[in-house]
Amino acid sequence: MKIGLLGCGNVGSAFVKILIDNGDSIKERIGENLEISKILVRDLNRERDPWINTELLTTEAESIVGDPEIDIVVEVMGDLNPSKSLIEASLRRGKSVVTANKALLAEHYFEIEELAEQVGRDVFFEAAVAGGIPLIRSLRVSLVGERLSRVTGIVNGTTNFILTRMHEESLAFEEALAMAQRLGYAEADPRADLEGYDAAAKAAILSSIAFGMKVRFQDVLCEGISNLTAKDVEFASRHGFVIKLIAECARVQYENSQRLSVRVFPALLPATHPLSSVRDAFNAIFVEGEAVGELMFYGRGAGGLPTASAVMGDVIDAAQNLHYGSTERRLRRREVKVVPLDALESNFYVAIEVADKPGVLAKVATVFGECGVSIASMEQIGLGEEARLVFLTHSAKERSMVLTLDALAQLDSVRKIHRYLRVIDG
Ligand SMILES: NC(=O)C1=CN([C@@H]2O[C@H](COP(=O)(O)OP(=O)(O)OC[C@H]3O[C@@H](n4cnc5c(N)ncnc54)[C@H](O)[C@@H]3O)[C@@H](O)[C@H]2O)C=CC1
Ligand SMILES: N[C@@H](CC=O)C(=O)O
Ligand code: NA
Repeated sequence: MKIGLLGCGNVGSAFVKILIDNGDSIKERIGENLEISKILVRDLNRERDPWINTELLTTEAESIVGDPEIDIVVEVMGDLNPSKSLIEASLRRGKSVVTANKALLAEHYFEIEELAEQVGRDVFFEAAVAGGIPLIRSLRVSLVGERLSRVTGIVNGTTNFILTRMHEESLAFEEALAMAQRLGYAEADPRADLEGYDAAAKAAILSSIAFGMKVRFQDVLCEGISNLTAKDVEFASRHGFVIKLIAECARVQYENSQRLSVRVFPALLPATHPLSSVRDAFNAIFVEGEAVGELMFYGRGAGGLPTASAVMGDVIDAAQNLHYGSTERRLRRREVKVVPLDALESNFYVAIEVADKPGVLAKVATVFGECGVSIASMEQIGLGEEARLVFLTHSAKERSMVLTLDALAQLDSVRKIHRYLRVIDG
């Protein structure tokens, strides 16, 4: 089987390495020789890893998607374009496709899947969610008979790496990000990681598969970690919490109907919570089903080799399907109905800065009460003329929390409202 590789960055180069190292044993196990025949790059003269055969490099995409000898196209370039058009062109020319491109899939998966079905070829994407963790296939195949209620966890390695370093070494945000970039975890544009877009794309893909619905990137409520400060992290640590970027996909009862809640947000978790011990670029995902109960998937969610391992599994699957003239089973999906954020409930962490004067705390507490938000605890830290107040609340509606912050902003004594965070129980 001949493979055309689109992109030779972290994941592409690691894929070549795995094939060089494991090619013989793969052949022994599947009875098929896998061979990379061309590699699409942007720059022929860029320095490559020593195992890359530079004679395979080309800058002409057409020489891969138009090559009738190539059976499987592996897309590991990222971006929507030209990845989308090259994937579609490959399918139309009878090739199966393996991609790690979650940003693309979260926007265009359903049309790409439809095309694959029309032409009788596969599109596999195990690497797109939680890197090397075999999660997509578990949901698609092993758990397809389950009625799942919730899929939740940590699905972005870069932000988890940054948060781990901020908590454990008090490393500055920028320094931790630079390390994550050096280690090959971050997206080409790291804002995708920091603003939660990467996790949101993964949440859309996961919930589409887990719940049999068409969930797209724009259906996901998304908040990232770029506004988090060292003070938030310090408060969390001192009170026995860890801050994590959580992706949560759940069935929710809303006005007599079942809806989906799909969101990504930074949250304070008790240090004893199982997700709190997920460090660095590791990911962990809990899946809850009616019959199977609770499952936990844990492993390396980012990095060249773990991600390329998932790509390799998909390539082998695609190769075997081509060999036997079969394709992956197709799953039907309904349009999604998402629950409005306002209706969801949570405990909250709220940090504000106020004038340090008599009566201010009483006014602030009154606002919380009038908006229906009950305060569980409060800490005041003096800052000269001003003070930082940090509240932990009991469970309240998101809508009530927004009303509280709006009303607080009207008070003369309130200098600054930091973003609020959700708090997840143990
Ligand atoms: N790095 C990771 O841990 C993971 C990455 N992914 C996904 O895998 C894909 C690749 O990621 P990385 O290898 O980390 O990125 P990367 O930036 O290291 O590599 C991408 C390569 O593709 C090349 N490229 C981009 N557009 C091109 C074009 N039009 N023509 C020719 N070459 C082009 C770039 O020059 C670069 O060398 C992305 O979709 C990413 O989201 C998925 C899971 C984990
Ligand atoms: N940038 C992503 C890479 C894997 O999907 C991450 O950090 O998780
Ligand atoms: Na995976």
